[in-house]
Amino acid sequence: MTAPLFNRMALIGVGLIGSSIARAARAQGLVRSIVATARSVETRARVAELGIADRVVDSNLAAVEGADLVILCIPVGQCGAVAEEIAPRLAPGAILSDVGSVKAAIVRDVGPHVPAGVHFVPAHPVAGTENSGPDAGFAELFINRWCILTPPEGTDPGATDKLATFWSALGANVETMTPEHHDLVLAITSHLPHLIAYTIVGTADELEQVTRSEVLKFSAGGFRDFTRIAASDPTMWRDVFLANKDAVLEMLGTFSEDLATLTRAIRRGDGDTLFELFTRTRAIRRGIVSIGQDSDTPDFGRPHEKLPPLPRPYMADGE
Ligand SMILES: NC(=O)C1=CN([C@@H]2O[C@H](COP(=O)(O)OP(=O)(O)OC[C@H]3O[C@@H](n4cnc5c(N)ncnc54)[C@H](O)[C@@H]3O)[C@@H](O)[C@H]2O)C=CC1
Ligand SMILES: O=C(O)C(=O)Cc1ccc(O)cc1
Repeated sequence: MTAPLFNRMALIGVGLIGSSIARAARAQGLVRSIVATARSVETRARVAELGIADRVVDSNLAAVEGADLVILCIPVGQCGAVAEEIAPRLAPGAILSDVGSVKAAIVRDVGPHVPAGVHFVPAHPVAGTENSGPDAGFAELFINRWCILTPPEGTDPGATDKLATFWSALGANVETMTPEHHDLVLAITSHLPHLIAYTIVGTADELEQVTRSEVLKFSAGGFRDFTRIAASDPTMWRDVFLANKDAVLEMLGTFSEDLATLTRAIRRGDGDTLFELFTRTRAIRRGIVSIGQDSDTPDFGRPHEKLPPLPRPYMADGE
């Protein structure tokens, strides 16, 4: 039997992502023990009841003591302050990571607080749902999804490799890139789609000629998909847009120009322009489906998917 990859994993925040990591790491025997923090009495009680951590505490500082893997699973806007809070107790040699949907702001806000001898390897599992909290998580969440690592220049490659092994064992495909490139890619593939969903659902809600009950009653297909995304956590997404301001504004500029072109085509009755675009976008969707990234509803629980056999033999430090 292989030894766990890490002795003690501390999860700061145990919502959708933190609880999914806990469940999957447990199922795979990747960590010897799990300490989780939750701020409210209710969440601590619920996490204890779910049995997804060995210990649930209210202090981030106490949680990281003796941990060789610490993962911040909290909104992006909280990461800097929490890094400052836990820094004095981070163990030498530990890996400090996160799961934030934005990366340059995390490097900027967390980086300065990381003590010498602690390896800071930011990460973003590109997997999730519109749900929040410890009950929303599931062990299969990361299977066949990407996890992007954005190690700052000078990071120990051994630490990056070890975290990559961890995410692979959770079922993810791991890729490494700069934080800035990550933020640009995610601005168009994830952040802008969420902004559009929030906008369209808000617009429908404010219509005067069409009642809210009609919107709900006739929300087949397209609109219904937007309502799922627009139900995503307000705190998390407020932080994403504030933290990835520049990349989102850049993509929004291009998007607005393209929307203006379509508006003009509709006004002028220019069917060719519409048809050409819709043909191109259909091919893009079919390309995504053919490479297996076609799960329309990520909250499906994926009962048919199993955690992968462990990718390669691994040993905890010093074993
Ligand atoms: N929801 C999603 O689909 C995805 C989210 N992410 C990222 O994961 C992170 C966490 O998101 P979720 O798990 O969805 O959120 P969540 O709302 O389910 O869980 C976050 C937890 O962090 C706790 N928390 C907040 N501030 C804290 C603090 N200062 N100290 C300790 N705990 C604190 C909250 O009480 C909550 O229980 C975010 O940075 C988000 O950008 C990444 C991929 C997908
Ligand atoms: O629920 C959805 O459709 C998502 O897009 C989930 C998601 C949300 C945020 C991320 O950073 C990554 C994935």
